[in-house]
Amino acid sequence: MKNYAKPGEVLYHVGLSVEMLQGAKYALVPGDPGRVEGLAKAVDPDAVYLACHREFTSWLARVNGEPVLVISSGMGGPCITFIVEELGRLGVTTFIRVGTTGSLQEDLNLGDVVISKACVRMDGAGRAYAPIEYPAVADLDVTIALRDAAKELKVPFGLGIGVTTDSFWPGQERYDSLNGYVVQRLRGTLKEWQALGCTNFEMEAATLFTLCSVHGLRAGAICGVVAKRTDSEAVAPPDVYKMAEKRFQAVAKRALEKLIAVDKT
Ligand SMILES: O=P(O)(O)O[C@H]1O[C@H](CO)[C@@H](O)[C@H]1O
Ligand SMILES: O=c1cc[nH]c(=O)[nH]1
Repeated sequence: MKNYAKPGEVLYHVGLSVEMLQGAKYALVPGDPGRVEGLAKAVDPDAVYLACHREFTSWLARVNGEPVLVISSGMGGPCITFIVEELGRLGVTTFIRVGTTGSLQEDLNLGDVVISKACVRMDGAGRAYAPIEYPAVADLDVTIALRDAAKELKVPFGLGIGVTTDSFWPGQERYDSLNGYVVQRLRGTLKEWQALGCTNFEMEAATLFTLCSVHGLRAGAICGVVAKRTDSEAVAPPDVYKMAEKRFQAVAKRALEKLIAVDKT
C-alpha cells in the first residue's frame, strides 16, 4: 500500500500539498530552479507559481485542462529521489526530466535534443532502491510521446541509452577539473561508452528511471545538448543553451499533449 500524503499535509522537502497540486498527475522536472518559470510558461502562459523550498522551485501549469506540475530537481541522483518520493506521495504518476546534457556521438550536435530510453547506472542513489543489476529504463509511452513530438516539430534529436553519473568531472571523464585528475577506474570510460553506442552524459535520469520503475510510476527524459564530447570537454556558450531550451520546451509541451490525449482514451 502506498503512503500517500494526508489532506493539508505539506511535504517537508518540496513544500507542497495535495491541495496545491490540484490533482496534477504529470510533472516536468528540469534540474535548474532557474529554468522552471520559463518551462511552465512555455507550456502554459497562465501558469502560476507554487513554492520554493531548497532546490525545489515549483509552478503549476495546465495542458489541455490537465494540471501539470513543473518543478526543479536540483543536480544529481540524491536530489531527484526527493522528487519521486514526495511527489509520488502527492499523487504524481508521470515524471519527465527536462535537462541539459553532453553528447557522446558525432551525429549529436550542440543544440540538438536527446531522449533516453534507458540509462547506465553510474549513479549511487539508485542503489538504495534496487540492486545494480536492475535496469534503469524509461516508460515506453512517455518515450514514444517524446520521440513523436520531436519528429513532428522537426527538432533534431537522438534516442538511445544515456549514462547517468554522480560527478560532472571525473565521472564524465573530464580533465578540466580543479586538480585535472581522473581516477584510474574512470580513465577510458568516455571512449568505452561511445563504443557501446551510448548517446549522452547527464546526472539524474538513471536514478529517476530506477525509482519510478520500483514504485510503479512512469518516467522519461529529454535533454538539450550543451557539450559535444566528441569535440571537447567545454560547455557551449549561452546562445546554444537558449536554442536547446526552446527545443526541449516545445518537445516537452507537445509530448505532454500527446500523452494526456492517449491517457484519456
Ligand atoms: O540541466 P540539468 O537538468 O541540471 O542537467 C544537467 O546539468 C547539470 C550539470 O551541469 C546536471 O544536473 C546534469 O544532469
Ligand atoms: O557535459 C555535460 C553537460 C550537461 N550536463 C552534464 O551532466 N554533462
